[in-house]
Amino acid sequence: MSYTFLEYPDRDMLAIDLANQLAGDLREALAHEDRAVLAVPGGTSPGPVFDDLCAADLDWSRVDVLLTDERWVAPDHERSNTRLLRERLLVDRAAAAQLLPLWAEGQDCDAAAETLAARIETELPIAVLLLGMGADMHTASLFPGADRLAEGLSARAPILLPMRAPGAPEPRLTLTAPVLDGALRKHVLIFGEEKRQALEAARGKAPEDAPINAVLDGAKIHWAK
Ligand SMILES: O=C(O)[C@H](O)[C@@H](O)[C@H](O)[C@H](O)COP(=O)(O)O
Repeated sequence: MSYTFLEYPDRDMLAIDLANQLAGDLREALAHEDRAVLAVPGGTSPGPVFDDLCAADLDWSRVDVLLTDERWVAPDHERSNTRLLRERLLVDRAAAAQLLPLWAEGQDCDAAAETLAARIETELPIAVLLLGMGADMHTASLFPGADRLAEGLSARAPILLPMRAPGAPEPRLTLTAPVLDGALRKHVLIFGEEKRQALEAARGKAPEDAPINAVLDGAKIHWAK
């Protein structure tokens, strides 16, 4: 397994540069295909990248935006990743993109998984992937100790799985490892010393203990203090 580690002078520079790289990747994908899937994480780290990326000059009407995972809360909840996308990515030029939902009103995440996956399946593979990572080495909602982690890491995993984990305050719906790892262009965004050390500590560990290892091969890791 090999990846590239890119260190930036500060978080603002990282956000600008990474947004440019993602936009470049999308343009490249759209030069070869009619449509391209951009999969992005929620959480706190990607907001500044979205603020820059949303203004990128590319044909957003041919882009499908997909979350890597969603917290099962209503889309107006402050912890909703869908809300983050609507407020910070699907604005400006990127408002022309289409959102592939990871949320279904009135259903629990177990019931919604199959229907939402059927819609996503027709658009795969992911052309451009951005992932986050937690200090516990989780990525998307593939958490160490999660109830269905083994299924989510399996080569035969379905596209989406509900996931409950001690480290996650609410049930989650997550893309599984084969879907994430199968992305054509992969980026991981991490900030701070704690996460850099976690990434180093992940070396050589099994994905059950360090789920990030399931998706790192060929990825570019973007890091700033
Ligand atoms: O919904 C989520 O929480 C995510 O998609 C998750 O995988 C996230 O990327 C990491 O937990 C890092 O989160 P931060 O960027 O907030 O540290």
